Amino acid sequence: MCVLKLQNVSTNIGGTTLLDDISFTMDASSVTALVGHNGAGKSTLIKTIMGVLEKSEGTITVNGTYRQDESFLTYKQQLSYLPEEPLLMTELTAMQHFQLYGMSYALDEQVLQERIRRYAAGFELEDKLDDYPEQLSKGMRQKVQTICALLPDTPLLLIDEPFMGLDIYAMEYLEELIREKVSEGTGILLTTHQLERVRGIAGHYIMLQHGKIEKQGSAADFLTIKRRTDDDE
Ligand SMILES: Nc1ncnc2c1ncn2[C@@H]1O[C@H](COP(=O)(O)OP(=O)(O)OP(=O)(O)O)[C@@H](O)[C@H]1O
Repeated sequence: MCVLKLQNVSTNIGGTTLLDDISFTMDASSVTALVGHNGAGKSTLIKTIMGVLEKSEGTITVNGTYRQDESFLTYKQQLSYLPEEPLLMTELTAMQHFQLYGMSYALDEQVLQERIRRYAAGFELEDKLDDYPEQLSKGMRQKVQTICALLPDTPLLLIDEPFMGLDIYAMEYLEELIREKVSEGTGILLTTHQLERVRGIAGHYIMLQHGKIEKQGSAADFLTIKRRTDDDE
């Protein structure tokens, strides 16, 4: 099952081409890592798929049938997004953020409460649920945003720099949750600079350079080539 398909997608902002003719597909139950130097276009690609940035050309299809151009709301219901920087609302507590996500994705109340309890325990946030973002540390805000993105059961999960700002325990717990999501059928597209950390999770990689796909293929091949190149330097 194809969970994400991009065909000839380009994104221009203010006359500058940020993404140029991007095409690739992703299967359900798989993880693809988007890699590349700072400014290569990784976040721009994630935001274009999310619809935060408007593409100028091409088509994006999620879960086989949902085209971004056709029914944007139904399309959006198919994906969940973890941004690079937390986008929390100052007037809502951590718990209220979780409830908002639960409602937006029409999650069953009992399932929602069980997931909140489990994820909050795993990320050591149990005593922070009634806190507002300004009362939380940066890493705790990142954990709240991470839980929000993991609560819904969407076919596609987009994660921009999943491990940024998390302590080692939280990174390991997130890795476990990513594996769990994949085993349940979710397709995950993530951006990363931490190749070693995604070694055990990502099956495929896409390398971007100046907004274009430079290379793509199996992550095992890519990481072997990368290590060899690093050793030669
Ligand atoms: N809203 C915007 N308006 C204009 N240019 C933008 C905008 N967002 C990103 N860019 C430009 O697009 C290019 C790609 O940026 P992007 O954030 O996608 O890179 P990235 O690969 O995610 O980098 P990093 O590894 O540093 O996070 C950069 O040259 C950046 O300056």
